[in-house]
Amino acid sequence: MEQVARVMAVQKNSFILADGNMEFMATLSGRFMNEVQSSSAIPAVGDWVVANKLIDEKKAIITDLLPRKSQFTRQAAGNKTQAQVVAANMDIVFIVSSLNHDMNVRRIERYILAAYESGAMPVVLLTKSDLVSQEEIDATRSELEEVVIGIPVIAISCATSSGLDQLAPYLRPGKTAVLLGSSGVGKSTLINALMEEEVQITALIRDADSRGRHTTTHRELFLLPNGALLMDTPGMRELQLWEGDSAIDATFQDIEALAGGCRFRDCQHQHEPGCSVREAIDSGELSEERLQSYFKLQRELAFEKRKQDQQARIAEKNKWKKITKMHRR
Ligand SMILES: Nc1nc2c(ncn2[C@@H]2O[C@H](COP(=O)(O)OP(=O)(O)OP(=O)(O)O)[C@@H](O)[C@H]2O)c(=O)[nH]1
Ligand SMILES: [Zn+2]
Repeated sequence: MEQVARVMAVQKNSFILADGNMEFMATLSGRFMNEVQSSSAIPAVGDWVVANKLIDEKKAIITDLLPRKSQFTRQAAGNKTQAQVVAANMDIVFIVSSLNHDMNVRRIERYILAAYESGAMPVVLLTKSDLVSQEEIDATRSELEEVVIGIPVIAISCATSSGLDQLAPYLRPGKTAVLLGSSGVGKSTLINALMEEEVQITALIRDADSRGRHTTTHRELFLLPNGALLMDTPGMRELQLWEGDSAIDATFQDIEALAGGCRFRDCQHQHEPGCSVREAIDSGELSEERLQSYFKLQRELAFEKRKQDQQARIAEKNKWKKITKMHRR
């Protein structure tokens, strides 16, 4: 029986799928065998897939991958230019940072860029508000001001439940949110707090040797009591930039807007006369650090793009080699 199901977790070649309240194990059909294990054509957590469940079989077979509306990719290990998807179909990206440690504004800026790049909406969560004073929260907020243009910033505490109610607009039934943040900022604690109690899913997951044992398997996509989904994938911790000129525009709206006022259209904002960006730096409206991270990201993206272009050229060359060979035969 063919059905559409959501990937809840991935473990090597084994997938945990959910269809409504029913969970089951699945493996990939032969159709995926030509794909490199690390390519974006392989299903990831959050993906919608078509699975074939045979009545007598313990496992389902994944026969197709449905198009993604958003995705987080990282560069696959060993292959510098191939993108591997680590999370798919998220609506919201929670960028999580804890209030009791020095905040890295530049890192949050990068997370925001990655979120826009993925196609999802970023929301910044400042955790452990119970450990700091209101003044400290306000100070952190103003430190962030420059990088969170148009992005909600919510202070929460899982110890006191303070602020958790403000997450409601982003955790709606059927919507998927993903947690992005360094180790120890409180991601697992937040999931536990939102789960309230263990959600009872009719889970019948059996080992390959199946003696009908119920085994608890780790989840990466959690179904909250209200029907929203929350994702916490290990792959999200190794994120790198992939592509995204438009993401840069969205993240650095302030600089892009200033650049519109530069005298020269191709102004590099270095020493050109009539440069609005430099003027904003001089007046203190824009910080030098923010401009430098804008330059840095642009350089990285340019580098990434050159690498991909080169890869594409090689692929094109190989394709023509093959075609010529076929013609000779
Ligand atoms: N006081 C306080 N402590 C918290 C809060 N949230 C989390 N913690 C503590 O912070 C520590 C780290 O929390 P985790 O939830 O494990 O952090 P994580 O982001 O999941 O970390 P990794 O799994 O390593 O990525 C734990 O000791 C938590 O008890 C909070 O709101 N207030
Ligand atoms: Zn300029």
